[in-house]
Amino acid sequence: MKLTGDDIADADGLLSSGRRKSSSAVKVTITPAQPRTLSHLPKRPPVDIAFSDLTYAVSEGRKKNGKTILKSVSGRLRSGELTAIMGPSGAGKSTLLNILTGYRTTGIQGSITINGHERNLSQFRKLSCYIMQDNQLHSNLTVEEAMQVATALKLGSDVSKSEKEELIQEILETLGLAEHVKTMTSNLSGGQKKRLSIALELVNNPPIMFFDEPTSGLDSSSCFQCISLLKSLSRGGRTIICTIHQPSARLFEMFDHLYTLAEGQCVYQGSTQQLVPFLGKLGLACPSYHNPASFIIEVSCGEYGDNIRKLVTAIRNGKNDIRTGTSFPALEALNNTTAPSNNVKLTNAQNGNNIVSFNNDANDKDVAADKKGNGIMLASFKSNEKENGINGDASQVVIPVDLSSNEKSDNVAASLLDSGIVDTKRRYPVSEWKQFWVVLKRTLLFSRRDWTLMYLRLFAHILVGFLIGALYYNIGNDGAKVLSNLGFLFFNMLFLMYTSMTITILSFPLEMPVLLKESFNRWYSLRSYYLAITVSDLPFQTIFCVIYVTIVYFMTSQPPELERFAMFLSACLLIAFVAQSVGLVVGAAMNVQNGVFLAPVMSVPFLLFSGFFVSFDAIPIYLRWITYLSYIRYGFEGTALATYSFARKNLKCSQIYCHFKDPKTTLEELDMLDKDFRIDIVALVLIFIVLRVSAFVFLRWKLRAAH
Ligand SMILES: Nc1ncnc2c1ncn2[C@@H]1O[C@H](COP(=O)(O)OP(=O)(O)OP(=O)(O)O)[C@@H](O)[C@H]1O
Repeated sequence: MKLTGDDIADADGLLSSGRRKSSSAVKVTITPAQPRTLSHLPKRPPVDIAFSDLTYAVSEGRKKNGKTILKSVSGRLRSGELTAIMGPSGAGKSTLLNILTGYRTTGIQGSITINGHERNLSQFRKLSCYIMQDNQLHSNLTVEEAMQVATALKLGSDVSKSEKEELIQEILETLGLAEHVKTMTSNLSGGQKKRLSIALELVNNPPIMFFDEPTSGLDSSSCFQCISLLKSLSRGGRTIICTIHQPSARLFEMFDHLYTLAEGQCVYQGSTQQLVPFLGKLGLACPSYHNPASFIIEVSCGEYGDNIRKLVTAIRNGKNDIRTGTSFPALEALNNTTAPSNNVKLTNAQNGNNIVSFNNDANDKDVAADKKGNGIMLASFKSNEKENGINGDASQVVIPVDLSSNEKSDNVAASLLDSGIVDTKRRYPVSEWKQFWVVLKRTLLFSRRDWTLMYLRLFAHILVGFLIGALYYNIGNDGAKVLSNLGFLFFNMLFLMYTSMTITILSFPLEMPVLLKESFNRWYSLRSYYLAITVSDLPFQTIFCVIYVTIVYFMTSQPPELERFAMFLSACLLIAFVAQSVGLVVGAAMNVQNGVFLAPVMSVPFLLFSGFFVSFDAIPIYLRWITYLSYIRYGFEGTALATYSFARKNLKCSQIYCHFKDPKTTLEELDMLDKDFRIDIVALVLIFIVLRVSAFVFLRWKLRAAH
């Protein structure tokens, strides 16, 4: 990977002005390289997150709120820092991360603030991204295609195509993926997949990035590269937060800030360097040559006695670091700024960026502003060292202010909007129509490359078509073989139903994790996605169905009339679409294992009440309602009417006596004499619509439940 620690840090233009590198910065140099400029990344504000008294409980058994997972935890996570959330297994790391990302939103007490203002989840989601443990990449795309989709969805139309291409190039080069542009994502190594996941989210330059176990499944060298990359991202002014299981000493040193949980409580928060002295002060001396990360985990697990309460109390009393507690005078002073006062000392205004750098002493309450009096103000200040008990650990904060109005900016989102950085009116960077189009093109590309979905399916339709054609060869116009012909009509329904349904049940749930990630990270709306996948498979389903029906219709010698063929085909097509919709409902509501078993089982009543096994008048009245729900009934009836109704002439008779020589006799036997073909078509269309809407509702429910 060609990457220097400052690659992204210095150059991405994110927070280029007024930022001071932390004095404790670890300079990461993997291979020497010229600092490069990610000139095409959109400008974003740096963001600090603070949370106070967060409590999260879940119900256990019949007890509501029976288990408290997080117990009044507080903390502050800063821009420009790489923060690790650590703790023993079950300590609540993932729970905290899910709450901070906004992935979990219910059952939470306490407050979360962004740059000192209450978090507006909708705005926050536009500023942040969550990179989950399993990467969740589409396997049938190349690295380049995946990046093109990300830029098309995440960058507005104000960014030209060539700028997008340059941005992709820049990001891939910086992240060491430039040599793999044509590689399928499924063929990337674990570390490369992780880097691609980051590259995809980096496209719109989110100032806050959350990572769940970014190093899981990686070897030590890839772990180092991965954390180096996160470090570089943080050096660019981003707030980088990740959960991590016991990193090696080498990795641990690379983190700026550590937040440690034990039994749902915070046992340490502060700089990584201060961990050992802090523990030492409490009589917990880290043995020589011992990894501090392992030591704090061992302490949290109770290996050195019951120290959790002692640690929690020490942290709450604020002995370790400026971040302890919710009150930090310098920061409070700045957050409460109302207007520039007389004692403003403007030290370094950079009006081009609306960014100001200044030194701030908390007691003096210095405030700075850009000369235009608007936009985001970026401050680099030195904390009051004596008051906060630390030495020379300067920090950086961003304070959104609208100094022109002489009023305190009480909503970070409003300020971001004022500065033109976040457009609060628009939920997504591109229109839903554009989202639909991009997702549709992507889905069509997958389909073309998916062997099972395309070629096997095509092959199955042709093979079964010829097999059925041979089995029922030339029976369609023979009065002696009407019962066999009805068997043929019913088999058509069965074949079209199962092939369309099972392929969707098998493939759709596999899309769910990607959908979950992309919709959470605001790539597109569920509506656009759903419409795209709904539309994308219809052409293929239509082609397969037309091929199959054409083969069997003519091989079995059904009436050679265009109208009848069209009617027959339309009933078959609708059955395939409806069955595919059943597959979508099942796929949206359950996983593959359950779906593969339950969908065929649930279809049995519809098959039984289709009118093939028992004619309608023979079905007991109290069960007859099922026939109205049976889409197979409408399909079977439709094809039977297309074949035997509409004044069809008498069939030929290959034997001495043919009971079903007159087509009316067949319809009478099936209790279909007075049935209307149009009603069957309308019923199938209605069922199709209801099922598609239901699948959408299930999906929305599932996404909400997952969040
Ligand atoms: N919905 C839930 N119902 C019941 N218990 C839950 C629920 N979610 C989490 N927990 C419990 O809360 C505790 C913390 O879970 P969490 O996944 O946050 O831990 P973790 O620190 O991330 O653990 P690990 O490192 O093993 O992933 C665990 O004991 C877990 O069993």
